[in-house]
Amino acid sequence: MTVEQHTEAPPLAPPRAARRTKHPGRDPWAGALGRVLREGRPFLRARRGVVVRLAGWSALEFGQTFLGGYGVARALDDGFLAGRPGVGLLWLLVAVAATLPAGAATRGVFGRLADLVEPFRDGLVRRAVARALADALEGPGEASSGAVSQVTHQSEIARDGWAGTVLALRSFVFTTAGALAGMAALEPRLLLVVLPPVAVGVALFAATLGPMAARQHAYLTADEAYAGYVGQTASALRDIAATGARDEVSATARDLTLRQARAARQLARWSAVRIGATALCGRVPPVVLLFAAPWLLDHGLTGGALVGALTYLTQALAPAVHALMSVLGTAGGRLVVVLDRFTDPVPPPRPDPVPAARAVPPARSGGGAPRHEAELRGVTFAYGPGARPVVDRLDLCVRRGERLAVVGPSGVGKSTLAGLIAAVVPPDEGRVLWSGRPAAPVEAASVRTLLPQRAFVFSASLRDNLRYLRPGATDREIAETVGALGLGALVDRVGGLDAPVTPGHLSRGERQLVALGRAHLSTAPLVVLDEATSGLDPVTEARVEDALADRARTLVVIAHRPGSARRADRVVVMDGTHVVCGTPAELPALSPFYRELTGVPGRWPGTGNR
Ligand SMILES: Nc1ncnc2c1ncn2[C@@H]1O[C@H](COP(=O)(O)OP(=O)(O)OP(=O)(O)O)[C@@H](O)[C@H]1O
Repeated sequence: MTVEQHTEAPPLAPPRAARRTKHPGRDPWAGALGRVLREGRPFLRARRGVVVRLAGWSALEFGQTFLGGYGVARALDDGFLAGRPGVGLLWLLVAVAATLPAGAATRGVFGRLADLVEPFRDGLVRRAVARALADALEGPGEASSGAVSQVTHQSEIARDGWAGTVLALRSFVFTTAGALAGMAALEPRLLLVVLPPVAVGVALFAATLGPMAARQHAYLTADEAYAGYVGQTASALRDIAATGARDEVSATARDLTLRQARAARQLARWSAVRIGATALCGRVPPVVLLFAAPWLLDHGLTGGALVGALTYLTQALAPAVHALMSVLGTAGGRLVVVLDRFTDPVPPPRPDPVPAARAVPPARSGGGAPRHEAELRGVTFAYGPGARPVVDRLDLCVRRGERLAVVGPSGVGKSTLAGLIAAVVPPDEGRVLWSGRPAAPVEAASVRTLLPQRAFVFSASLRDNLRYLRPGATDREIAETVGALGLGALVDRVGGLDAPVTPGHLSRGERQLVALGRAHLSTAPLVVLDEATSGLDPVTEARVEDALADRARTLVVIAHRPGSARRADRVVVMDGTHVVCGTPAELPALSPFYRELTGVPGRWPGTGNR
């Protein structure tokens, strides 16, 4: 069997949510920050009173910092080093007393913080819910799955990020101001030594903000894509199991998890750079000060002022810088990225149920479309790792519009082959293509109909049973199917198309006729019958096959009687050692097994065809 067409599948395309870039080519930090500031300004303006009260409570931190270092310097210079321990103790008491209002200040700050944080979060949740409702109103099932992540996970990230940023920024501003004011009061030249490493560290830190935001963006996008995919597959578990798409779906989920892990690793790398910047701001200035101490002492710096400056650097500035940078680098970055998503005018689209590259368009003939409805390339399949393959490195083309019969002894693998062609059975090796593209089980209903020997009829009207694969079928189309398949007698017997059908009251052949009627009404261009006519008489079987071949254009029949093979354009013979394919005229010369089979009239003996 020749393989006439090779179409390489495009690489696995990421789900749409993961591909989304709102401003391709732009620094996401700049765009996102601008948008967040624009959105945030009216929020803060409306809460000016809260901001002022917060600043009022925070001013206590300024005094505490200022007096902390200044008190130590004076205690040494005017007290202990000057031989006046009483004065020294007094200044130390002043420094300690400055810390006393800290408890009240913290209480006041957190009280005001709640007034800024809770309305902020409520606003985000309201926005996400409103968007989800708007999406849902667009059409059933259109609600954005990202909205769930926004209402739960992302709004919490935003709230924590916002609270952390406000706390750290406020503390940094008032503590740094207190420390710098204290050093300026002790000896202005101290600032010449201390400020350069702090400035370099801040600059380096600022340089990491853009890449960090981009990595945060990638991480959240991966998180959304994963959440969306899992949400979709959770509601489609039955379909996935029924169509044998489990491996496909778990492969995609694994791919999304790996993408998430990759994004987390990149984020961690940039965090390392940020830690370096933090060290430059917080740890280097005391070291530089100690190096510069001899020069400063020669130029009038007192011993007390030196210790006071070290107190500022180690007890106030370093912790404040560290807190600010770690909060801005983590919670702040996440905040900007999450807010960017909340302010996004375009709702995050749902990830594709299967990778986009695997979407299969309805097969159409002509116009340069592939000539094969289905194709197996080097397909191997075994029921278990140690089992002998039922199908071994098989190449097979099902040409568009042809009628292909499959024959062979019982247990040789005909049903397995039908399952492989219909993508119900995933191959261990090789590929199954539909119209030149990888077969996608989740979207299979629009491409192929597979009917097994055991037909499924449910308790509903005959009309509902018939239009199961095509709910929108019109009365005229149903009437055509009834006529083409000779279902009139059955319709009359059950009391009309709208009469309720009790499956147990139908014979095996009648149930098969109902299932075949469904396949006839379906618009899928490929129909695979796995002994689906075994309960019909030969005349009805021939009529049904002809009607399906006319309607569906491509028909694969696991043959039950010699007639199916004779009517076929080509026949695949599986004899257990070889797979041979040819026209009914060619095959007697090619396959002794086929010769033997067709030499026996009626049902084929030894084939297991019941
Ligand atoms: N789920 C399964 N687990 C393990 N082995 C299986 C399974 N299904 C089928 N087999 C085995 O795989 C082989 C091929 O089975 P398959 O049903 O494809 O053959 P077949 O030609 O369609 O048989 P028949 O004509 O009797 O329906 C058989 O040996 C069968 O016992």
